[in-house]
Amino acid sequence: MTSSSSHSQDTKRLAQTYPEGLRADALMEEDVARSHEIDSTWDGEQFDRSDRAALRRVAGLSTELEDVTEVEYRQLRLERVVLVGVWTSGTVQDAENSLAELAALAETAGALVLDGVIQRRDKPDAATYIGSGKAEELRDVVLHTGADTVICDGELSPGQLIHLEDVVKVKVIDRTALILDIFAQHAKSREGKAQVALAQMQYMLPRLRGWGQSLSRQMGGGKGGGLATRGPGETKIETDRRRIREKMAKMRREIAEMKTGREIKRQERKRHKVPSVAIAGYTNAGKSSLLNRLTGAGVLVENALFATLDPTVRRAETPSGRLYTLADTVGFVRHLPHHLVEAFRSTMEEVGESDLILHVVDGSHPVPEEQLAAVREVIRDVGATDVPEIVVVNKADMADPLVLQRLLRVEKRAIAVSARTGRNIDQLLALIDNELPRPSVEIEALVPYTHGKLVARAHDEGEVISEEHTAEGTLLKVRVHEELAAELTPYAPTPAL
Ligand SMILES: Nc1nc2c(ncn2[C@@H]2O[C@H](COP(=O)(O)OP(=O)(O)OP(=O)(O)O)[C@@H](O)[C@H]2O)c(=O)[nH]1
Ligand SMILES: [Mg+2]
Repeated sequence: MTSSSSHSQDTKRLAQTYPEGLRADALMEEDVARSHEIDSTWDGEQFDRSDRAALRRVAGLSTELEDVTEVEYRQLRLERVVLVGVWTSGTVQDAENSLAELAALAETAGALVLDGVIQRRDKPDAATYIGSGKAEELRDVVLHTGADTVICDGELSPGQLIHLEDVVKVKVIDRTALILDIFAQHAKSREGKAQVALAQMQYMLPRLRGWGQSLSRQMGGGKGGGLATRGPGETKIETDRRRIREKMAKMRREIAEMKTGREIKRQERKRHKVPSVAIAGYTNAGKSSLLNRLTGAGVLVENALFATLDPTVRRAETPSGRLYTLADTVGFVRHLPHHLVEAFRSTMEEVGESDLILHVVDGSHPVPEEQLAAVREVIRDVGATDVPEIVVVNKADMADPLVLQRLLRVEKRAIAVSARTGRNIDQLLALIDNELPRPSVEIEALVPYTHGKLVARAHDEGEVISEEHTAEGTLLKVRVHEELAAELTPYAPTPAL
């Protein structure tokens, strides 16, 4: 093989990384075409896993590129991977846990992890992330294992990505791109997809230069392009940038509109004074499983990270019969790329406005404290520190009892449960009942039988202290929220003379 032909192969390979953009674009077109009702509670597609795995043809961002089916693209991009981390601080165990998490993320994205290497350095190398000597060694690992992709455990600068690619001669992606890829595979709602697409474009924009160069090399120096939309004197890369910026602006507008729709729904829930509980926690902690356990709802549960990206809201009832809403949320992960925090702020806002947070943590993890801390950082970020929190230590069935003890000692309001076996779920339900805000007004009312609806609402939305069926109607002694109290007041029995 001559060096020039191997070079052109590499070039081609690099060019294939570009579908990041294709994908963002394709997702967007799809969104525009879709006309689902804007509804944050809509989760009708949580079940179609086969659909998610199925072949879907994605249209290109630029018509100059060959279309790549998603499956081909996936095989090209994330088939056989080698992981690389730079260990700058903490213990070797910390570094290994971090790489293990990266491996789990890579597998979630559909990759086969062949090997993982950690490099001890004071700080990542400015040029190649791991340093040029190590990069050569990494090249050997890549050759030896037959990997086609290297995934770095961090966020690399566009320059670092290019330099490292030049040495290892296969695609190099970073943790951010990996998380974005998983998000793109899993987002289901219109809003979720739009947010991911926007984050992908944002991530891609500054990185276009490197990939764009490879791209124009592949296309013969960009001479034969003849793209109709290209302005005078505009290079391919400039055209791409401009188009992406335009799309991003459009996308932001769309997201803002969707947000209004969700806001209205939320206000409605607020108005009805139904207390809301948000299930938050690290990815794969078992949030969706817990939601299922607590409500018997059929929400997708998968042993994969980020199985849930769209908020799912269910109605539930406390043991004492009070109604509340229970919302499943997207999982958190350490070092969540900043613009993803932004992109998913909307789901997290929901957490901030809830009356109670069930903070689920995986008790079978070696250091659940780290996950707790990472999630709390985000909770702080969205200003949700005032919301009461119950720490739900899940997977108690396979957790180390010592770890459970340790957690329960440190956390004030905590309970160890198993969503799988149902252990302690009753106690958790009682705890929720206890922690939900209590309706504030105590009132007596004699409700005529013609107004049975009011009685039913008192049961659902308030706490019935006593109930008596008299000749004139139902005599209620209840504790309810102000709005319902106002409706009951006309029926308050007149004091006996
Ligand atoms: N052993 C055991 N496994 C559990 C328990 N709860 C959940 N799991 C498993 O943990 C995995 C993740 O569960 P999910 O409910 O999807 O977790 P999640 O927090 O919603 O995850 P994301 O939506 O991906 O962030 C699944 O394989 C579950 O079967 C439990 O109590 N015990
Ligand atoms: Mg989930």
